[in-house]
Amino acid sequence: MTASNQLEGDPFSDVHADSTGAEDLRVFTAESTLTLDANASLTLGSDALIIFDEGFVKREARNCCGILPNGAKATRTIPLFNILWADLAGNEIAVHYAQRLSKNEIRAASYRHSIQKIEPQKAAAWVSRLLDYAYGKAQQRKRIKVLVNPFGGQGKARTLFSQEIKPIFAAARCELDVQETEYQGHAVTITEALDINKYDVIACCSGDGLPHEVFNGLGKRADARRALARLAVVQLPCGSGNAMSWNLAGTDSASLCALSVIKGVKTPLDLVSITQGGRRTLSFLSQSVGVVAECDLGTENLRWMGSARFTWGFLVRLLGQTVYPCDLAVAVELDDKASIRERYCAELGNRAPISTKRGPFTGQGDNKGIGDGLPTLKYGTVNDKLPEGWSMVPYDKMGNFYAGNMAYMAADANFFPATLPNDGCLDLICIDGDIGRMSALKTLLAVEGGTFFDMPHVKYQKISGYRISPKDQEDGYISIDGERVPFEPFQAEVHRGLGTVLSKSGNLYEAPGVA
Ligand SMILES: Nc1ncnc2c1ncn2[C@@H]1O[C@H](COP(=O)(O)OP(=O)(O)OP(=O)(O)O)[C@@H](O)[C@H]1O
Repeated sequence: MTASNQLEGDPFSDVHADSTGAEDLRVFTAESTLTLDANASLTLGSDALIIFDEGFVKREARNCCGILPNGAKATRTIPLFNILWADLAGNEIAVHYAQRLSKNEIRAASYRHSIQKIEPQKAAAWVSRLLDYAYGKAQQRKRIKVLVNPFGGQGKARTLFSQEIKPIFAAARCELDVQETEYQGHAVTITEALDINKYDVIACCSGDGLPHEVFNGLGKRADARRALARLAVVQLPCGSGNAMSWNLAGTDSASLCALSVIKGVKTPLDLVSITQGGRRTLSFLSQSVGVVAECDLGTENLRWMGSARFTWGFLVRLLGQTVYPCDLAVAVELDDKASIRERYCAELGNRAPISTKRGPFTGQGDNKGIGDGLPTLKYGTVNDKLPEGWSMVPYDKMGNFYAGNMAYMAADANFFPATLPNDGCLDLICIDGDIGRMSALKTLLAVEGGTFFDMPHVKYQKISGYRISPKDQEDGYISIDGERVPFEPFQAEVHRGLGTVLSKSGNLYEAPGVA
């Protein structure tokens, strides 16, 4: 099936991710080695490229005034994950790779050698094999629409893009179309009108704000479901909140995330419809009411504290035993931690094709004008009568209502360790506001320590929808993906695998889970 056939057919099929993975092909044979001359060869191992070149020793010797340093070696290995591209030009073979400069930084580098002594066909076949090994299920030469928010974080997005991200994309021969966002909401306008056949990826050089806008821009289109399935949305961390990068790449280093995008495999992502007033929006990360929302949005005056601002706000409210009364109805899918753990473990080795990780979506064009291309809301909107089987239960002592679609909410804040990208569920945490002060303190520390999930007073459920209605408060904070929305009732409904991202594993977040 050609790429264009694929576009006309099932929008949820993906030739790259559903094909046999190259790891199956990584068998060591005679063809694994390309002998360049008497002093140099390239060998494909199961997870690394091994370069043997006597020239390395000679070069090091020259650098050391002719005295051979201890440990000077003629062999170097490059992990296959770090191979960006390889080609033959003129009489040379060039292998481009990501070279580690420090724990948090890589840069594009190249190894070159003459191929005058070997048959060009043999060299070409070996290069093609190297690229198959190096990319596995990941698509090669992705076409990327890059959106740069020049005001994200501390205003460093432009520099990070040109110095750390672009050189890696260029070395991997990605096709780039770069655009800066000019105002708040610009990413919605851009993606709503984008020619989706021209790109494979939308990469946001920003915080979590731009990916939120991109999902919503795609969601506003008449062909929303197709656009959300075709285009992978990724973040290149340039903002103050970079949760998406922590979850999908395990880092907030811009250069390492660029490599993760190049090697990332298409992964369906659950998206959540939020209806509030007459609006329908999409959420990809989290929704919070109570202490987390207030710490996130209500501590602007403490910005000087940096990331400690959140911890400080959290502590003040927990110790003050602040409560945020509300009425709540929830569609619970899994209610006990043992079953939740079981579901997580079952996903560990799941290599099923991505076409099985979406929907089923019921119809479209039936949404009363809001989000016509999106799936129909099976639970209706916040303005409809409650779905059958739901009832609004009063929670007068609610301290923290926190629903997560990804694991990390920030660096070291793995609030939702059992979340999965496409299990069709949000993970919900509810904590009473009047728990003892010592217990509150331990709760906060347990998030960083990775023991939060098992704490007895932490109620953790998997849910497919909910309605929440704050009460007895004149005003307050509701956060959807870190953005403030009106302090009014809202309803949420999960759509399994409606969106698409690129991930390293293809089925899990890069956070310690609950296995
Ligand atoms: N040129 C621009 N001028 C002003 N705002 C913009 C511009 N481009 C994007 N924005 C807005 O900036 C907001 C924040 O974006 P982003 O998430 O990239 O940064 P951040 O630093 O993580 O966010 P925050 O300011 O919430 O901490 C988004 O709402 C986005 O619409």
